[in-house]
Amino acid sequence: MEIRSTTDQDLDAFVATFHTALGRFSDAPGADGGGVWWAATEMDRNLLAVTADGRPVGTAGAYTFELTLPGQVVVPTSGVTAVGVLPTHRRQGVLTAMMRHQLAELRGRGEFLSVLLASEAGIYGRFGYGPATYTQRLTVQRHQAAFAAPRAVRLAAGAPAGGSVELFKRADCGRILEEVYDRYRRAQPGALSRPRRWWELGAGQVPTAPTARHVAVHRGADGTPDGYASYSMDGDTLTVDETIAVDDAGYTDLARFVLGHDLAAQVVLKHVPAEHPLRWQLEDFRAVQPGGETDWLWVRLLDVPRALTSRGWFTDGELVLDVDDPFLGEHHRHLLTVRDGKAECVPTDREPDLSLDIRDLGAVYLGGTAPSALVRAGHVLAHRPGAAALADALFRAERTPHCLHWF
Ligand SMILES: CC(=O)SCCNC(=O)CCNC(=O)[C@H](O)C(C)(C)COP(=O)(O)OP(=O)(O)OC[C@H]1O[C@@H](n2cnc3c(N)ncnc32)[C@H](O)[C@@H]1OP(=O)(O)O
Repeated sequence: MEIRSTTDQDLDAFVATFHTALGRFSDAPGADGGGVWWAATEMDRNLLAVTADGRPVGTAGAYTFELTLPGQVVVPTSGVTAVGVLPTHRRQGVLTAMMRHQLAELRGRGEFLSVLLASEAGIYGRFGYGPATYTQRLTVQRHQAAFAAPRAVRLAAGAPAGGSVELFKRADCGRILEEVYDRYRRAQPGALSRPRRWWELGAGQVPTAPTARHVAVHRGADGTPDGYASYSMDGDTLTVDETIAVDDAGYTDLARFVLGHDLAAQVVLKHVPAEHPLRWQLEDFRAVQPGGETDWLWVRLLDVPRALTSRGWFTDGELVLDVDDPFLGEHHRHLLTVRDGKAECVPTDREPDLSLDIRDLGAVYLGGTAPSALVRAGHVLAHRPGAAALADALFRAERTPHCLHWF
């Protein structure tokens, strides 16, 4: 078996092999009313596993993205996608060979981390990926959804300047959505870029895909669009695909808008980060029912010192991390020193504070998984009292990392 790079000529074989791995047929792009998923595929970045007689049996792809790290640091990353092995060739090491090939290629591009969305949680830990962001939906019973008067307004000198909401059809506001998304994702740890071609091609899921939707666009006091909620109504349920805003005031205005929609008995807000403030904003704390919590973005570090010195930090401190990377056969001990928001990371032979697997470092890297949870789970070893609490404080981001891009 050989792992080889693909070109545009391989598109049909790549798509057919991947769909067979999923047990599906290759639908025409967009036939399900969703996005033109294949249109955004980067055939110069994909891999095919082929047998000695040239038959494709496995696929793995990569998208070229940017990822926002804690501290609003935007870095290049690869979004691993379209991973599949034919049912006839499973559990013979095809995926393992593709992952090895791909990680070497990503390092060759000079990237220090890669990301993916996992179809099943049991697949990618062995290759060094850990779940780093989480998502959930909020279901709100509209008749219970009265907003409480914000108590901080009473404490502040003056009320904040108001924004406004304007309604569009999805087909008429693609450019606005693209611009708002781009502003939002640069400030949101864990968010991925949505490259221009995704919007141009209508790739992915709504709202990059121009599926019929109403879109409430929020404008700040100066009239600049700074948030949106893309939604549709089915029976008496109003479902919001994405609510994003560059600040909390915009988000609150959009939440008020969708929760104020006549004829909706319940409003479902999809893709909301954990620790979202909405339930605190309503008179009835129990009007918001969180559900469907799941892992979303998985992170794999390829260069630990570069990864740790690239992100922003919010608490000073020092930790010795003993990091094991069994898949790549590497083991390093690093002294991480954080001062004034910046980290240094150098080799050390000091006694470690924490010993951990590379997958667990990927899980905690964006600040969405507490290191102490992995200590309590028996996966990270804390060598002294207080090490886990210090790691919790250090790795925390300025806000809960969140990714809502599907790829
Ligand atoms: C980012 C994305 O694209 S997510 C989409 C992932 N793709 C799919 O879910 C499509 C359907 N599934 C498949 O095509 C295949 O089963 C794959 C790609 C998940 C695995 O491919 P394989 O070639 O069978 O994997 P490979 O033989 O290299 O297995 C390596 C190890 O992972 C384990 N493993 C593989 N798949 C799974 C799984 N779904 N759940 C748990 N363990 C798994 C194997 O048991 C093996 O373990 P071992 O080393 O202890 O023996």
